[in-house]
Amino acid sequence: MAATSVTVSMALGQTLSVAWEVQWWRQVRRWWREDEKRTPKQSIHRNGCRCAAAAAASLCSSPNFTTLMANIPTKTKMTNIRCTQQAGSNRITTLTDWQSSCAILTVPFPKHGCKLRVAYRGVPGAYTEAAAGKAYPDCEPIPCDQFDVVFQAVEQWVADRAILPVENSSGGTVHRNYDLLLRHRLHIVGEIQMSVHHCLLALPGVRKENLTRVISHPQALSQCEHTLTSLGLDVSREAFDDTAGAAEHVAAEMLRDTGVIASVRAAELYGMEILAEGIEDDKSGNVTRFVMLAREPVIPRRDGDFKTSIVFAGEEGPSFLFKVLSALAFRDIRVTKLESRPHKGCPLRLVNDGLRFDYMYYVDFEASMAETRVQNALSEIHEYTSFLRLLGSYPMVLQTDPSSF
Ligand SMILES: O=C(O)C(=O)C[C@]1(C(=O)O)C=C[C@@H](O)C=C1
Repeated sequence: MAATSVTVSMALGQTLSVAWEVQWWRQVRRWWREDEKRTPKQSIHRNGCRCAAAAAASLCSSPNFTTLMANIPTKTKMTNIRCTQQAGSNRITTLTDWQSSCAILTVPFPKHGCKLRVAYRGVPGAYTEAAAGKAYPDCEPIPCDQFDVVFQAVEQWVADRAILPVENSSGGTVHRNYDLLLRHRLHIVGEIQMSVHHCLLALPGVRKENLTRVISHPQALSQCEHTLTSLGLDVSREAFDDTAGAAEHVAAEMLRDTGVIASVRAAELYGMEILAEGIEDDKSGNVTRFVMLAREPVIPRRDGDFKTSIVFAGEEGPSFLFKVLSALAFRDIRVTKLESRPHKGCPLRLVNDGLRFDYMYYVDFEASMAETRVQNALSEIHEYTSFLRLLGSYPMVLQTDPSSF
């Protein structure tokens, strides 16, 4: 935490004159304190056997275990750990500190080193794994079972960063991840965009005509919808958790009637054959945008190109959204994305003439929190909203040619 405190005071030093930003940093500090209280540091310490995951990992160094329970003594209590190795897998599912937090983490089988650990949703061969490698070239990608687990992995120091797909140029927004950004306290520290090229895979020897269904991640299915039909595959399409996971499943179950939409790397990893390549509908550039998350925010700079993401809710009086957006527009700040999600907890509001839906609005704009115009815009937005949170102010992607992603 020492390094973190230095970072905070640097940020405060830079911006003490700006009341709103000071408030923001205080809030960040409060969250950190809350996090410290919530998560027993002893069991999630990064180094040595005090780290629950590392302890779990060293417990599991026997190749023959399936499930192992252990009590890890920490300064304040015993941390109960259960490790389960999935049959034939090099991953372990670790139930850390299950009495208090029940965090289910899937971490790779023990590997020690000092690489940046980047949690992603899916299994090796998933596009998000490739995105992790693109964002942090020498990182150790950490596969996780669910998106919630991706967040928990970073919150509990099992990973240093998380990477999440948030939108695709043809498939649209990954809504669930927006909800999770709000539910958890991680900060957006960067974004990348990556061209996604899909393949149709099947078990070796299987032909297109043998397929009665195609399975994949819903985003991948929607990105290839028309091409599948034009390939004569008028078969049922079924959603699977992730593209590479679908390939792993078909290979493990030897499903000769099932095709999969996934990457070339997934084909190699799971021994599948590529029946068709480049099957995404939008051949001019099928691009997915990912955001990177960390426990600490980036200290925004004035120089360079930054993007800022906020989320807010308000009373929705006449022109509520107009007022908020005009606070940005009048300061010449370009809004790049606006997303609305149901206001979880109070999605409906009773007004004179009936029930209204309530929303959380997510806005990305091209400017840095370090700029006075942004701080002023957010002070103004603060007045119009009943809830406002800064999700992050981070360097933005500048590539313009989709083929270069
Ligand atoms: O299933 C995968 O391979 C993923 O990495 C997920 C995901 C997504 O959620 O959008 C990532 C990129 C592609 O757009 C398709 C699927």
